[in-house]
Amino acid sequence: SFSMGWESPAAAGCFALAGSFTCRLTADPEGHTMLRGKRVIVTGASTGIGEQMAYHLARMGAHILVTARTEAKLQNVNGNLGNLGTSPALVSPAQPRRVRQHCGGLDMLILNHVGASYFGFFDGDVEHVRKLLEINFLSYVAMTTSALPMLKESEGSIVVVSSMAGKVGFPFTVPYSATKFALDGFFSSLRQEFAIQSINVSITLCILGFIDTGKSRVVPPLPSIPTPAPPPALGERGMCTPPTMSRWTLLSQPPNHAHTALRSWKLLGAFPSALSKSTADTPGRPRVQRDSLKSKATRFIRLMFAKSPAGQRKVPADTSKLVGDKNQLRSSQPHLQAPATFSSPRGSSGSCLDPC
Ligand SMILES: NC(=O)C1=CN([C@@H]2O[C@H](COP(=O)(O)OP(=O)(O)OC[C@H]3O[C@@H](n4cnc5c(N)ncnc54)[C@H](OP(=O)(O)O)[C@@H]3O)[C@@H](O)[C@H]2O)C=CC1
Ligand SMILES: CC(C)CCC[C@@H](C)[C@H]1CC[C@H]2[C@@H]3C(=O)C=C4C[C@@H](O)CC[C@]4(C)[C@H]3CC[C@]12C
Repeated sequence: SFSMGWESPAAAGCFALAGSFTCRLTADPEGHTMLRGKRVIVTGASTGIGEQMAYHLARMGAHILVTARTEAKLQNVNGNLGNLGTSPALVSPAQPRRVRQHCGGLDMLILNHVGASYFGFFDGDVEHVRKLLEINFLSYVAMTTSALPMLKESEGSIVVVSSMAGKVGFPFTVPYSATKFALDGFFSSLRQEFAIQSINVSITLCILGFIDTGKSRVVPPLPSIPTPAPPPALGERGMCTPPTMSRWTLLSQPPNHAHTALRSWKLLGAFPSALSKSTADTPGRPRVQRDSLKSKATRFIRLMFAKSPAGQRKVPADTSKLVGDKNQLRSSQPHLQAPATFSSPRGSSGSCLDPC
């Protein structure tokens, strides 16, 4: 059988595996010599980006081992790899032991596979998120762990294919995005540990934008988005109005509430950098009461995230009091003044009338 385990409890650890191990001897048309003769695994290489990476690697003279679930597709890829000058060979099972037996080791692990997800509002399906984490995240962890002894020996590389949706929150890809963020957390931290331990295995996280892979890879039409008027209470009280989603806002994200909270915090003098300024012994500038401001900021942030049963944020009864405090702060500390409009870190702008 072509299905086998990667000594991993993860569902996606079950891969069909095909490989080609014969080094290509012809000249490298693209002038890359770095990967010549290197032993590379590409996961999810039966279609899309993984498949194309395999062809590039073959042209660069690497020994490639491709994995996916569908044997027929892998056979097809293997055939194409053969046409590129590599000798296709099938390997089973895909356990590190077998990889070592076949190739004597491993130089590069390219983790690329992803499970299918949907493009639309989060539908509350927790099982789907769990399954997607298994496929897109936990199997990456398992494969990395299994391959690490070989990669340490070869001082090789781990390549993790991620997405802009793994760096920034976009709407309509909630489960997928969560799995990609998880990869960043795991691999960026692991990279730091490797540095501390002088483990010479590189980790590269690839942040890709949308790529039309030719099949049905066109971004589906966006779900229709209701654009309710902001609850009047929010506007009147001077809170940030909720973002009005429309097609173009996919490209210019409105500031989210976390940013709002952070800005409020800073303005209230509780953010450490602001604090160090505001508590400095500047002649003519009153000292800010560190603790009381900090506790107010904390309370304010808690209120901002408090939800009413209807799912709307509650407007804190004492917002005006907090605004009052801020005004006080303003007059005494001009360097802490907030602009009425601001840019979010991602370059979009939004208006914010109140404690931000
Ligand atoms: N296309 C895009 O616009 C973007 C893609 N990316 C990233 O690029 C990478 C490749 O994406 P793309 O080429 O579009 O993806 P595809 O859907 O075309 O390919 C996914 C691959 O993963 C394999 N796969 C799916 N489920 C499993 C599983 N449970 N276990 C093992 N293999 C599995 C598939 O083969 P099979 O079904 O036979 O198992 C296939 O080979 C992904 O990491 C994706 O997140 C990032 C940004 C944008
Ligand atoms: C500079 C920015 C404004 C660019 C925005 C790019 C946005 C729109 C891009 C960046 C990453 C892209 C998603 C992705 O990584 C992978 C998949 C999985 C596939 O099955 C369906 C499409 C989907 C969800 C892509 C949808 C479009 C995304 C969100």
